[in-house]
Amino acid sequence: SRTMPAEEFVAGWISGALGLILGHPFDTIKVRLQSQSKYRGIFDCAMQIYQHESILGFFKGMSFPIASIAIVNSVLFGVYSNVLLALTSTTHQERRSQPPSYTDIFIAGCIGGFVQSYCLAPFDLVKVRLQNQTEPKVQLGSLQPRYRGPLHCVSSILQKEGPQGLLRGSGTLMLRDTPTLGIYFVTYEWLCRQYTPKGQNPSSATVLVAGGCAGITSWVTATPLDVIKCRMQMDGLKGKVYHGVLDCMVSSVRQEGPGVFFRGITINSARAFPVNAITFLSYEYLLR
Ligand SMILES: CN(C)C(=N)NCCC[C@H](N)C(=O)O
Repeated sequence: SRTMPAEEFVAGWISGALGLILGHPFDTIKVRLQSQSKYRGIFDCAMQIYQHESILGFFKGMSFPIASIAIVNSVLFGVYSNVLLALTSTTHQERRSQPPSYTDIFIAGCIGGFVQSYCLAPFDLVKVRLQNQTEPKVQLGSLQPRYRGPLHCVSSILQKEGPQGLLRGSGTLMLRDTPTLGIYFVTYEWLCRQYTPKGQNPSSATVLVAGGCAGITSWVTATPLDVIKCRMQMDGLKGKVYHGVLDCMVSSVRQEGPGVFFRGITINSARAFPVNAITFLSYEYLLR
């Protein structure tokens, strides 16, 4: 029997880290737009961050995702590839000549998405909490940010909300990622096959476009629950406001209308193309 190929995990790590650095400023703007109502839009948000927090403001909360992207992306690609191996008995190399069915790809993607979401949850929580701190990093006087950095954020959450506090929003994250990761991999494979002669490896251009489109398609479908996840993660701060995902959805729509579900969809898509194009290109390249 084949062992779980380690190179898939390493490929997932390196490719995820490259993509993340490229996309983090977009992600910070998205998180602000989704959980704070004081910005008039993407450009206004970007200008306010730059003016009040300097260029570093765009990279707040990035240290944990860089560390975690190693685990999260390698779990995602590793689990995906190994579930496909279990379903179709073909390794990554053999799949070009014996392409798996889209059903198998969707199932493998959903399982990969489910598993990686629980690895991602604590890191994503810390990222969102740090990204939402609008005080300038070097602030004299009283207006000190609540968290001095990722580790202080973790210890503060553990003290105030207990260990389960680190899993705040993880249920919503799982609901967001499980179906959308199935869509992610199906879109990627479908587009690769459209532009690649049967049995051959896709060209770099095909991988970039297919990966970018897979990123956009999955993030467009993920945005509604992305907004709710972000609000559930910020919930623990000013006392409990929401009593679960449904309550959060209902009260968000009541207060801000159904448009609230599409907060950040533009920036999510703009960010998702390059990030996931790079992710898939380096993943394919490293595996070859
Ligand atoms: C829609 N979702 C949640 C995804 N497509 N997730 C998998 C790719 C995530 C990638 N590191 C990124 O930041 O876009």
